[in-house]
Amino acid sequence: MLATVVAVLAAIYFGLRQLLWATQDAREPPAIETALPFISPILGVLRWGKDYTVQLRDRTRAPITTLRLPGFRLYLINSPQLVAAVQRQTKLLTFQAMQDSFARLICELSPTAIAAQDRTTTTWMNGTTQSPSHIIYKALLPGKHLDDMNRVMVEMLLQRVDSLVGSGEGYTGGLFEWLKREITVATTEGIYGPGNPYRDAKVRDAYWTYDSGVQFLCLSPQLAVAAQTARRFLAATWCTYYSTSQHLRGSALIQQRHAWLTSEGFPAADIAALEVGNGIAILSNTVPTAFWLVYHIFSNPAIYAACHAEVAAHVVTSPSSDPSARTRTLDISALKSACPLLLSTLKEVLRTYAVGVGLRYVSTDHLLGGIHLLKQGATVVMPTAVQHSDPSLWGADVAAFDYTRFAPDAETQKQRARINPMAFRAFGGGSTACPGRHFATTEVLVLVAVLLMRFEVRPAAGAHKGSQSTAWPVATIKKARMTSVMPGPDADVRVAIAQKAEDRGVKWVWELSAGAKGVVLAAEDGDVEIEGREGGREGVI
Ligand code: HEM
Repeated sequence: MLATVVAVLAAIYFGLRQLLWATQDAREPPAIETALPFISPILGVLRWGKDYTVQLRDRTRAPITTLRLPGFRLYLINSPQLVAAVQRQTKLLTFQAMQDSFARLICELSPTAIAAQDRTTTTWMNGTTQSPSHIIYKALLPGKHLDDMNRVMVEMLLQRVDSLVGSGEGYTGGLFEWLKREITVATTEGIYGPGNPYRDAKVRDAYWTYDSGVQFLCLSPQLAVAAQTARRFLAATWCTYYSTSQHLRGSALIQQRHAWLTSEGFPAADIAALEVGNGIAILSNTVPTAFWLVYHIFSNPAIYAACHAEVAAHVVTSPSSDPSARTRTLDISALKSACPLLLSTLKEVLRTYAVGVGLRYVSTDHLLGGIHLLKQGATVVMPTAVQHSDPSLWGADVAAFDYTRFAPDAETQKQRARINPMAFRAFGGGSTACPGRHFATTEVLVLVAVLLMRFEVRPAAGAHKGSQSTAWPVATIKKARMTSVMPGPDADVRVAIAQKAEDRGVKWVWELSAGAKGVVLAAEDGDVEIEGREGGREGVI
């Protein structure tokens, strides 16, 4: 009996090996040898999650490899030069097709909407127009529309934080929970305007239930019951929002998005369904980014002192001996243009925690860099963590959290080391680099600046789960989901946020200069033109 089982297993093993090598073209990137061909990669993803691609990079040390799964071939890119080569091929290696498929998995679209998606993507692939994403999201690029959104978002954020002062008691509870609530409300107010459905706690709760079930919706929608229920409730909410024309009171972004989808024949119910999925882009990464920035600044006295000094240097205080008549003014644009250590801490947070993967669908056979054959139907995978953990790109201290890494040298004021722009991928890159990066970073920086200037943020009793310690706990991301781009902490951290004594009675004015230049957050924000790009520029970080 045992001999039969062993013989069957051996036959399966050799059969799978044979199949793999018979279907692997010698010009394709080398296939990664795994214990059980096709099967081990599935087990590897399940067991190691976000760390799996880093382990494979360390094992192979190849610039690009092929990972074979049942019915799929993934090309894993490790070299930044090949990341750049992939990004130059905006149509042959397309992100739009991946996005369309993802939207179908998580938004439950009708056949009419799927046909409209196919038609608009094909028109772009075969023509000279901008991609659907570029048309829909251009209001997020630096300019008047973004300024308008920023103003509404910042105003709401300040109002929400001010309520801590109004209540006189501050806040004690989970830091992540608090940020989730405040950032959700402020972000969505900037986008959706006064009819913003996320003002309602029921809508916020439903969104976060949906968000936490996205990976199950992708794997098995029938089993993702809670996420499906939340999704349907949210879709109905968005139907009401649009049918009562609330979007006409919202940002240019939401108006342009609605107008384009309507003009392309997307039914009203599908536009509402797509708005549910849109929450993932606009909310899911900003909240964890804010969490890690607050956590690192407030738990480390050196980082706190450096960032506090930088922000304080830009606050103008009106002269008055009476504290209740004192006004402090801060131009928010200084946070991006004149606080290099604060900005560097933000980028280091993004470098340390970003675990997303840049995906591209191979729409036709292509020789990448003239060497590596990428076969039609395969998926190109560019894991952020692979680039962000490479010592040859970042130096021997790659694993350390160095808040000065992206700032100029304190003495010489020169950039410490030239960082390969392809190495920093928290916002993706190429023509699909996150269009929301300027909006998100403004929000996170303003939030942190307000906390730095006006509040104490301390760990509260119970900051460590199950302990009464009031020291900052070590927060981790071991449980990060496969679909995460910026994961939140495995366990929330209990904090007490209280107004500083010196802030009592002070009136604050937060100014936002119009047309403030976007800061360099991705390779696209520099000044060297990339050949074949649909706009955007490449430069140093
Ligand atoms: C810190 C917060 C954020 C992070 C880390 C982040 C990160 C990313 C990443 C990694 C991508 C994929 C890019 C690629 O593969 O090339 C992406 C795409 C995208 N993000 Fe963000 N994002 C953030 C906030 C936002 C916000 C606030 C918005 C909207 C207001 C937004 C809108 C989008 C959209 C629409 C796309 C798809 C782009 C396309 O279709 O070409 N993101 N983001």
